[in-house]
Amino acid sequence: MNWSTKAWQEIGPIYQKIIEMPFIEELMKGSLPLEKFQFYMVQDAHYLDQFGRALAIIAARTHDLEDSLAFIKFAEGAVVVEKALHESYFEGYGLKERGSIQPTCHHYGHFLKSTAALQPVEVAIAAVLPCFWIYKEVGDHIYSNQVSDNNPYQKWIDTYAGEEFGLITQRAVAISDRIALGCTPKQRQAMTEAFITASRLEYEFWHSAYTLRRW
Ligand SMILES: Cc1ncc(CN)c(N)n1
Repeated sequence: MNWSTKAWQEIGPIYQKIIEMPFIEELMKGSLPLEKFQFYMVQDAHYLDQFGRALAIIAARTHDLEDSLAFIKFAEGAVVVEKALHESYFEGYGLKERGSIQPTCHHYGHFLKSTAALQPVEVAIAAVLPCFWIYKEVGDHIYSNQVSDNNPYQKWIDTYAGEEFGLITQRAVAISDRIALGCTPKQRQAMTEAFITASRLEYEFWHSAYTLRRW
């Protein structure tokens, strides 16, 4: 079994908790209170800054030039494509102020940046993988279980359930598996632990938006 299949099995219970959480269920129905989505969007703009930087650090640290190029493109995608989604929502809601970073986003962003800078590069790659993969799976889950034709969060759903994000995710999974093949069992275990931690933080990120968790 390849590393990613096993890692995904490990986070099965976390993923199940994510798709059952009120934030995701209400996003799917379109009934998520605007205040919670706005909180999420503001925090996610901060998150994407940090995620993009973590990806750029990984790009500089990978051993293979093709992998480096892939991570440069992932970083660009996080900063340019996903931020465009935010900006369209910011405009739509008339939000001018970006708002300050709150504890869960602060913790997650710093976990990604410190892992990218200080841990072995394979661990850093595993740490950023849930940011692609969980979003892809959640996007697909929502897309195929949608009930409303008039969902105010449709653009968000279409971004993460879309083909382009699917291809990016496949690429990130394939790089992780190839790198894991060249690792020792101990190194693979460290990758899995980073993957699990980031998956837990994905849950916490949505939970903090639902509960509007501030300092
Ligand atoms: C918190 C979080 N995690 C992942 C993604 C998708 N790159 C995101 N936009 N926000």
